Amino acid sequence: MTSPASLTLHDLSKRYGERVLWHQLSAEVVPGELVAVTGPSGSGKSTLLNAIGLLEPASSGRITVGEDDLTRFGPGRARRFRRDVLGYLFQNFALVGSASAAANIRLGLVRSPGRKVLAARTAAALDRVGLGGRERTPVYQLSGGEQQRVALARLIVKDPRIILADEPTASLDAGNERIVLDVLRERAAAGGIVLIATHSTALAAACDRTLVLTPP
Ligand SMILES: Nc1ncnc2c1ncn2[C@@H]1O[C@H](COP(=O)(O)OP(=O)(O)OP(=O)(O)O)[C@@H](O)[C@H]1O
Repeated sequence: MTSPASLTLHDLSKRYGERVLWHQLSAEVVPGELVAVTGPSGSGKSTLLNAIGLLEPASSGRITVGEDDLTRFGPGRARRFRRDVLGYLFQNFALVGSASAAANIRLGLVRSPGRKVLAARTAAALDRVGLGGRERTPVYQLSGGEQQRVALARLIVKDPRIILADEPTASLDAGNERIVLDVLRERAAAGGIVLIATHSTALAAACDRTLVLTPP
């Protein structure tokens, strides 16, 4: 992780046709913070994470990380930003089912640190999420909770500066929810910025603060 910089939303708005999701949203998230994004179903939590992740544009306003204005990035820069700076944790895990846990972790990397280092990091990350020794297991043979933890191990190995987690604990039991929260907190403590879209009041309460999306 290098050069920590704040993530700032400047008067950010999103509408689909006549429908306004969020209007002139402004917020700053500093490195080290774990922020919950909450709001009723349909308030645009996923859409906000997608806008920050440059998967779809906001309708107006700006998103900056340090000096960089993400909303002005062309496709190449957006791709590099997603590759080099961002890590995602989705409810549906976004794993390749036929590939092993270790291969899925490798897929998240921009460049390999070398075979031995990568193997050691992968082993340590799987260990951290309670899946020590499961490197070679094909993901389709893992339970939902185990798959989510492989996705978490992938984040640990990638070590992104900004993590966008969309309902990362929605289908998990209390023990696995704890692991996800603990690891995300560790990423923030290491200087990362972590945004978690969630309906879980327990998860939101465990974050440093909450950004509430209220329909206009
Ligand atoms: N491409 C699109 N075109 C039109 N409307 C869309 C599009 N994408 C999302 N929406 C609408 O925007 C609204 C916000 O969706 P979003 O998934 O961001 O909400 P959410 O707060 O994450 O909801 P939930 O808590 O139910 O997951 C929804 O009503 C959805 O139907």
